[in-house]
Amino acid sequence: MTFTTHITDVPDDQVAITCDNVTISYGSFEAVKSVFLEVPRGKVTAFIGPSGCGKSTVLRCFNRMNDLIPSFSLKGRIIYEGQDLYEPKVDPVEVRRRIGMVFQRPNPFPKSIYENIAFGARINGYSGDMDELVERSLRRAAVWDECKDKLQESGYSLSGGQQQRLCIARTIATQPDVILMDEPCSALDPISTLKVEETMHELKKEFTIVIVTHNMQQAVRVSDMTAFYNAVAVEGGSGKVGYLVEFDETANIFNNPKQQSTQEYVSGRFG
Ligand SMILES: Nc1ncnc2c1ncn2[C@@H]1O[C@H](COP(=O)(O)OP(=O)(O)OP(=O)(O)O)[C@@H](O)[C@H]1O
Repeated sequence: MTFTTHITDVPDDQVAITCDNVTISYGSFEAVKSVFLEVPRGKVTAFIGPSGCGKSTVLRCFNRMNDLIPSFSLKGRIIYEGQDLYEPKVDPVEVRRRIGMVFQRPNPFPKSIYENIAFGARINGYSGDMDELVERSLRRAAVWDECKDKLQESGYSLSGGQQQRLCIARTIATQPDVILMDEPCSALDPISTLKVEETMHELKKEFTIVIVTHNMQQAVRVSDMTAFYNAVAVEGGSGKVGYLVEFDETANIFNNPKQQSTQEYVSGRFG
């Protein structure tokens, strides 16, 4: 099995995050191998592929979320703003402020709606008008109308879809540059899903978004670029190793992919 190179022709100043020959392991198990990828700035990039091919693993590396897993190790470089994010001098807390994350299940803090936004901003040293920041963040996440009359109520008083938009608002409030979303709609009903997707269309005017999704229609609806990952059995090994098969504009991935396995996956023949 050879792993090919997938650098696109995105001009340097339009690249948000670069994976330069990234291989990620958990202990001796190589989960995903030799990823070359340039995530374009100000666009939505979707990661698709069958279960276990390493989509979340790569996504979580972009803000050093995998650091919390003791067996995790990474070879190669992940470059953001000209900086290798895994160099020893880099502060992971600052990385996570610049590159925020929204998780699969809405996870508001056990605090009021207001404090869900204010708490992180305060910790990050925000010294401006907090009321204004709370309103602006909730508006940008398209959940202000549902929250404005109950800001002091618990975040848990909201529906699942509203909670997820509250979590998006909380992420925005720390003024990141990139927002990572790991299957953000998988726990939501179809209407809430559409609302989160609409929110993403607004957010990409200001942020770079990378989303892992199992829902191919969602990738088509929300993303500009799509990366298709797959996993193959390793000769002599026990598990499967994930790799990036193809990265291109979403329309090309779904209508005119270069690789046969991409064609088979997007047409529902496996995965
Ligand atoms: N913390 C961990 N420790 C050990 N192995 C892990 C860990 N997290 C993921 N893996 C393994 O790494 C591989 C890639 O997992 P990952 O969750 O990144 O895939 P995925 O494509 O996002 O899958 P899914 O679509 O099911 O979420 C899998 O074989 C998985 O079992």
